[in-house]
Amino acid sequence: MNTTVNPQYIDIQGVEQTFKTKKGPFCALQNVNLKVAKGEFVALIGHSGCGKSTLLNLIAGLTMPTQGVLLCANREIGGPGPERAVVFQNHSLLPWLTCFENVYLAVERVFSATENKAQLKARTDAVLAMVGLTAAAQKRPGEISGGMKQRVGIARALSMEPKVLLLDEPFGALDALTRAKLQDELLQIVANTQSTVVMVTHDVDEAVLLSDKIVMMTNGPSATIGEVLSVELPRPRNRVELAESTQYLHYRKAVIDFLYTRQAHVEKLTA
Ligand SMILES: Nc1ncnc2c1ncn2[C@@H]1O[C@H](COP(=O)(O)OP(=O)(O)OP(=O)(O)O)[C@@H](O)[C@H]1O
Repeated sequence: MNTTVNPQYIDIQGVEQTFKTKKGPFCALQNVNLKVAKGEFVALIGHSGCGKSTLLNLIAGLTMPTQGVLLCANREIGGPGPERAVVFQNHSLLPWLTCFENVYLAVERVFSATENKAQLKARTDAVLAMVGLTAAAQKRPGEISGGMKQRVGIARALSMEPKVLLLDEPFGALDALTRAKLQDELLQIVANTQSTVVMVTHDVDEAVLLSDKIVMMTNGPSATIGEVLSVELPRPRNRVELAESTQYLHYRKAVIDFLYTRQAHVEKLTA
């Protein structure tokens, strides 16, 4: 991992997000400041409704902050771009297209100006192989499992060779075993591609297993970053070995303390 090149590859400065609602303005995020280094894996964790997706959408450029600025590679994020690919929980595949076609569409959008059809197809095949979906390439989303659909979504995002991978609870809807398998695959893929990743999760173990940094958010409204935990577990990480590691348990406890002790009372009030 190369974290020395640009320690503030994504740079979030004084960001506020206020939504207009029927009841008046609603401040979801306030004074959010965060730096993400190139190649770093960052998890955003916090209670439901604290603003994790709101922050991810801001990095994706899907929404604009009401105050503050977000930079990627020293350039202001002014909208969505292929260098920042998003994977949502509900995978958002086009149901009438095959897995291959779903991915090809993204490949075509990014590379058709510079590459011929054979090259675009080769790219699509390669990325489907990377997520273990070669055999299912000609199937439609309705013919494959939830875990496979999620893999197509990840393949589609990776196919654009994004500098930043933004994952919004990508495994949230999956059973525990499929989830563990995809987490391990993601670890492998990210190690191979050296991508910078920002991932929203509710899952403490997922955050500790995958991340270099865990960004813990306070409860909303006017949520902000409460604490940032650096996870210095060596890579490659093995979930079976980590289950007995005191260092792993220490990180796990730190996140649980934050979520269920320090942020708990506020949640009771808003529940
Ligand atoms: N477009 C919008 N208009 C008004 N309020 C919004 C809008 N989008 C989000 N909110 C509010 O902002 C807050 C943060 O929402 P967000 O979806 O970012 O939370 P979250 O942490 O991702 O939640 P969850 O973990 O449940 O997905 C919530 O109170 C939500 O109701």
